[in-house]
Amino acid sequence: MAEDLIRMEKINKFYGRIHALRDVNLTVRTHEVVGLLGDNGAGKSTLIKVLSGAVPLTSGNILIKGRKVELKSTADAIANGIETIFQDSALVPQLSIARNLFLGREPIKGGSFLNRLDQDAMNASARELLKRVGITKDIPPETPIAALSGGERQAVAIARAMQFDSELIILDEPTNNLGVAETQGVLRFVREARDTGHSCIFIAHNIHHVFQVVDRIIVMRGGRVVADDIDPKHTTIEQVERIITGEELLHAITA
Ligand SMILES: Nc1ncnc2c1ncn2[C@@H]1O[C@H](COP(=O)(O)OP(=O)(O)OP(=O)(O)O)[C@@H](O)[C@H]1O
Repeated sequence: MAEDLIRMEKINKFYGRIHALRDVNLTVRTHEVVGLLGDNGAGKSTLIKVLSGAVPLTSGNILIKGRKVELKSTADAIANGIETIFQDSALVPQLSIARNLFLGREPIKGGSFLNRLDQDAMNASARELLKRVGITKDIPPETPIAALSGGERQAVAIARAMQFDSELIILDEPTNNLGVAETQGVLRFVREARDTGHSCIFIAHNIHHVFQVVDRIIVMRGGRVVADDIDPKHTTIEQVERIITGEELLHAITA
C-alpha cells in the first residue's frame, strides 16, 4: 500500500470574515493522481494555495511524509517538493523553453570569476525533458514560450515540475481553454508524471477530464471536503455531479 506523501489536518482558512476552509483533511499518497472537484467557491483554489505556500493557513497542520512543515512561501513549498502549476502558469512568454524550464535554478558554468549560464547544458536537458513529457514534434529548446500552443505551454510547465523531481505536482485547471488533442496531451503528461514516481493533484471543472486520469476523487463543497475516496472506476460522472451539487451524499462527510 502506498504511503502518505501529504497530510493536511484540520485546515481552516479565514479571509477576513469569510470562512473559506472548514476543518479540511486531505491526504495524497505516493504515486497517486488525485482529482479535486467542487463548484465555484467550494474552496479548491484556497486549499491548493495553502499547500503551495501562496496563502497562509489560519489553523491546522501540514505533514510531508509524516514530518510537520510550515509553508510560508511558494519557495518553502518548492523546497519541500511541492510544485504548483497555476492556471495562469508562471512561465515567461518572452524567454525560451529551455530558460523557462530552469528559471531561477539555471546551471552555471565557468568557475568563480566567469559565472554564466550553461546554455548548452540547458538546451540538452530541455530536449530530453520535452521528449519525456511526450512532445515528439521537433520544437527547438530555443523557441520562446510565446510561440507555443496552450497545450505545449502546459507540457513545459509539467516538464519543469518533473525536472526538479517535485514529489507533488499540483495542476490547477490545466485543461482550461485547450482543444481536444491538446487536452489529451496534458492528460498523457499527467500519467507520465505518475508513472515516473510523482504524485499529482488535478483540479478541473471538466469531470470527464478528471475521470480519464485520476486514481481517486475528492469533492469539496462550502469549504469542506464532503467526499474523499471516490473511485472513478466504480462511480459514474452523474453521481459525482450530484455530490458536487449536494443532491447526493454517497460518502461519509470527512470534515
Ligand atoms: N483573496 C480572497 N479574499 C477574500 N475571499 C476570498 C479570496 N479568495 C477566495 N475567497 C473566497 O473564499 C471562498 C473559496 O474560494 P476559492 O477560490 O478557494 O474556491 P474555488 O473552489 O477555487 O472556486 P473556483 O472554482 O471558482 O475557482 C469563496 O467564498 C471566495 O469568494
